[in-house]
Amino acid sequence: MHDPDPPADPDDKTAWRRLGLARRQALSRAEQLARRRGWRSHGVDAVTSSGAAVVSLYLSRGQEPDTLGLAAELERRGVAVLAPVLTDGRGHGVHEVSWGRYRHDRLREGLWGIPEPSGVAMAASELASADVIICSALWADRAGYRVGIGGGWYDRALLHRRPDAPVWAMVDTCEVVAALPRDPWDVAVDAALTPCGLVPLGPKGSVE
Ligand SMILES: Nc1nc2c(c(=O)[nH]1)N(C=O)[C@@H](CNc1ccc(C(=O)N[C@@H](CCC(=O)O)C(=O)O)cc1)CN2
Ligand SMILES: Nc1ncnc2c1ncn2[C@@H]1O[C@H](COP(=O)(O)OP(=O)(O)OP(=O)(O)O)[C@@H](O)[C@H]1O
Repeated sequence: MHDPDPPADPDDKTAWRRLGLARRQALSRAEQLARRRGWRSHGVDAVTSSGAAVVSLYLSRGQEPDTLGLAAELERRGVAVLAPVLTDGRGHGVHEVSWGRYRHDRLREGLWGIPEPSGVAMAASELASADVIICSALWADRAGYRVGIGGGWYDRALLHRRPDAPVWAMVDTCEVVAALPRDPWDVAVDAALTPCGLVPLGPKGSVE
């Protein structure tokens, strides 16, 4: 696979973040739609084949890989969906990682335009009930390391996953690169969920 040119300083997470956001912003409407269709159909297939009864995913905004169609379809199929809750419901941010049960007709706008469940908020430890975890990322590398939006939310959240629950980062195929900068707190994911399907990363990924 041909990697996109890395930032001038490939050890700088912020530069990777800026590059990733700019590349997503530059996508045409047609490219976005094509990717969205792929993510949705492969997302449903991957979750269904995993046999998961409970799935945790982020609720996308703007140019992020779209999870809203996937969440609605999983709900329709009887899969329980957990999504991040960033506010207390009165517009104030919550500091601890917290989760809500996704229902397509019970959403509110949380922080920074991110939709969130409006029902009862659950503690970070609730992630242990998830059989599959789909997290946000701007980039993922072959070893499973990711660069996200930069709050460290998922690095904190993933400490509560069950060790047997696979973690998938939702990115485009061209957002899976050879190597990204790593910090001591970074938690590696098991696969990239791309519009072309699951790409195993880390020890289970193919060695190139
Ligand atoms: N849709 C979505 N939900 C998510 C994430 C995500 O990346 N996308 N997160 C992934 O971890 C967690 C939330 N973390 C986030 C951290 C920062 C920003 C953000 O937009 N920050 C603003 C600046 C905020 C400020 O003014 O302080 C920005 O980057 O412009 C968004 C989500 C959980 N939920
Ligand atoms: N387990 C943790 N406990 C406390 N702080 C943490 C933890 N993990 C990460 N952080 C903090 O979060 C900040 C951002 O981390 P990083 O740059 O790796 O974000 P990211 O993984 O790209 O973003 P995100 O997880 O929000 O998508 C760092 O400054 C770090 O100190």
